[in-house]
Amino acid sequence: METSASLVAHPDNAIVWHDDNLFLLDQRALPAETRFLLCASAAETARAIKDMVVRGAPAIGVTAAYGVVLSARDHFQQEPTNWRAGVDQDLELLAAARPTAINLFWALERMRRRLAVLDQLDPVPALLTEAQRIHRDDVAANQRMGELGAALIETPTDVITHCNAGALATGGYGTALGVVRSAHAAGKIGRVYADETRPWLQGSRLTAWELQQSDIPVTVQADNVAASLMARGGIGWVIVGSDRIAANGDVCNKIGTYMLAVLARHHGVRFMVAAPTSTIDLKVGQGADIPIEERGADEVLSCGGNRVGPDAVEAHNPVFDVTPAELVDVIVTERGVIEQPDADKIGALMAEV
Ligand SMILES: CSC[C@H]1O[C@H](OP(=O)(O)O)[C@H](O)[C@@H]1O
Repeated sequence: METSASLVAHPDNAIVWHDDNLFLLDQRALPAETRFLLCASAAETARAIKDMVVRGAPAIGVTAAYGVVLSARDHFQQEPTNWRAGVDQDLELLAAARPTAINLFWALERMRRRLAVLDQLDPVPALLTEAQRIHRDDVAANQRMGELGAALIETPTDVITHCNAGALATGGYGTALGVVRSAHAAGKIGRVYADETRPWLQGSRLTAWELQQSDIPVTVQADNVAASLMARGGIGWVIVGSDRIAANGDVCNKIGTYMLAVLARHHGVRFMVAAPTSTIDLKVGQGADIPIEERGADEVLSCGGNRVGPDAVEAHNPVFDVTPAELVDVIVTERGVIEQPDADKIGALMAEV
C-alpha cells in the first residue's frame, strides 16, 4: 500500500474516499506518526481491517463498505458483463477480516442489498453513493448520541473511558467520545480519565490524541488504576462504546470493559454505553453467543514494539469481553436511550428502526 501526504490527519478525517480510492489514517502509527495508507482493492481493505490500520466497530463497517466499491470497480473493469461473482467473493473476504464487531456485517449486508437491485451496467456510482450514505449516517448518529448522552449527565463530573470509541473508531465524531465531546461543550465533563487499554493501547495512543485535538482535558492511566480512582470519588460516569449488543442488552466491548462495569456498580458510578442501532444484533440472544476475537500473543508480550515477555512463554489475548446487561445503567443509541436495558426494551427500540 502506498501513502498520500495530501490528506489532513484529524480524528474526524480517518476514512477518506479520495481520487477514486480509499485512504485510511493508519491508527497503528498514531500518535507518533500521522500517515494515510492507500487501499486500492477489496483485498487491501480487508487486510487493513485485520491489521487494525482502521479499527472500531462502526469504522470497520464504513471502511468495508468502501471496500465493496473498490471490488465492484475492479471486477467491472475486468469483466463488464460478469462482475458479480468477483464482488461476491470480495464480500466474503471483507466479512472474514474480524469476527466480533457486528457493524462490519451490518454494513456489508447494506451493500449486498444495494447490489441485489443493480443491473449489469456500471455498479460503481450507486455503490459509492451507498457507502457514502453509510458513512454520513454514522456521523449523524454519533452526533445525535452525543446530545442524548450529554443530557443524562446532570451535574459536572469527571469520567472514565476505555479503549477508543471516538471519531477514529467510527465514521467521525465518535460514540462514547461523541458523548464526551457534547457533554464537555455543555460544561458537564471536566476531565476524562482514559484507560491506556492494554495490549493495543487504544486509550493512551488514540483517545488521548483525539481529546487533545478537541481541547478536552484528558489524563491517561494504566488500566488497573480505575478501581482506586473510583474509590477516591469524583468519577460520575464510565462511558464506553460497544462492538456488539445482544438482544438481551449484554454488551460486548474491548477487553477490560466488564471489569470496569463491576467496579462502577461497586462504587456507585453510573455506566453508559453509547452505540448506534447498527451495533445491536437481535440474532444473538445473549452476550455468551458473541464470537470473541483472539489476537496474537505478540500483542501481549510486547509494548510499544519492544518485546517484554520471555521467549516461548504463552499468552492469552482475547480482545473483547461481555458486560451483562444488569451492570449497564444506560445504553444510548441514535434512536433513543434505554435505561436498565433488557430484551423487551431492546426489542421495543429496534422495532422502530
Ligand atoms: C465505537 S466502537 C469502538 C470499539 O472498538 C474497539 O475495539 P478495536 O479497537 O479492537 O476495534 C473497542 O471495543 C471500542 O469500544
